[in-house]
Amino acid sequence: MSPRRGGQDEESRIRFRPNPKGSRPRTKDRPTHENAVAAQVVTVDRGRYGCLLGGFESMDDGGDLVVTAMKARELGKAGVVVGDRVGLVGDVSGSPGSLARIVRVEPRTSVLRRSADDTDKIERVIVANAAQLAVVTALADPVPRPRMVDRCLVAAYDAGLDPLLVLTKADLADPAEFTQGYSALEVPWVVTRRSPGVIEGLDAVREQLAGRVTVLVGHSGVGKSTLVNALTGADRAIGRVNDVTGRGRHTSTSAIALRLPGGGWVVDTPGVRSFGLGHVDPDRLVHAFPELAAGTDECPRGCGHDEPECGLDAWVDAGKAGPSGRARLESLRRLLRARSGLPDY
Ligand SMILES: Nc1nc2c(ncn2[C@@H]2O[C@H](COP(=O)(O)OP(=O)(O)OP(=O)(O)O)[C@@H](O)[C@H]2O)c(=O)[nH]1
Ligand SMILES: [Zn+2]
Repeated sequence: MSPRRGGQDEESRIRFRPNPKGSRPRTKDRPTHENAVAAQVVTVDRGRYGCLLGGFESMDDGGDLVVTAMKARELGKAGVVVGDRVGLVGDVSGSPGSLARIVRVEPRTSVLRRSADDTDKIERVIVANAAQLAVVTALADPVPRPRMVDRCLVAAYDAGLDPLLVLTKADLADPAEFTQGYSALEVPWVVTRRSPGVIEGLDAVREQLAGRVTVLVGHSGVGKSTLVNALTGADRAIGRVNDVTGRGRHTSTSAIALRLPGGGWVVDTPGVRSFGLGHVDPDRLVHAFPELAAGTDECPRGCGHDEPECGLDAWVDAGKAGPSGRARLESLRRLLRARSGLPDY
């Protein structure tokens, strides 16, 4: 079975988009590789993609074959990231040393992106097809960083992912102080704590993650690895990938999808400490602060929300954005300033 390579024919397909009215959509109705095998990307490491045959759902049914693949040349510069649903051709046996080819990337239901920094408009997709973004924050050691949390919430909003706060180390500090800051926002949160030998609160976390694909982000030291290990137990998918590629998990700084024993997946993002938001439009940024966005009706036309006439000050002072309104407005303004390269004072 030798799969057809993209040549003249492939180019003409591309050139025919968009289709003239009434004609059949050529690219949709005639896939390049009818026999491509469906899979979903669970790891990306230096041009090698670990692809779970059948996709995340198949593994919930007990399948677990991860095949190593590379991008077929015909995909060009198209990015392939963890979570992408792909079509594979070639050797999909998954036997040691085998290498399949990714010939197709299916349309994504969601894309989590970041910019290199806040002034950079070029976005990079980190994870595709996730449903939820869990922001892992320690309540102490290291001290919580609400602005970092706000950044993650903006990224979640921008990606269309449901946010979830996972507050760790509740054995060291009371969660109430932190959660108050987000009460007006209605972001769901769960709390974990360590008591000798065990992490408590995992059932509540599992409940929030069950049956969904959740991206986990968190600053260094917050206990994200502890959490991932406790939730996933043995890294089944990873074990298979390592058999094939001979590369260990710790060599990778890119995202990695891990199956949850009760169903659902978590995507760990070891290389992602925070989100550069340069690609996010300022207007969208404001709307990621829902309790403040409602107050922008009070603003003069074209308000940049960081000037003396901005109506949000009165909105916050009137208590309409909850007890943490002022702090959240300051956080929003810092993000707006950071985007325009102004000092983050
Ligand atoms: N007191 C307390 N310590 C915890 C808890 N969870 C994790 N830790 C400790 O916090 C430290 C950091 O945990 P990690 O899981 O390595 O944190 P991480 O977020 O993965 O950090 P990086 O490895 O730097 O990315 C370790 O010493 C853990 O044992 C908790 O609930 N309570
Ligand atoms: Zn304003």
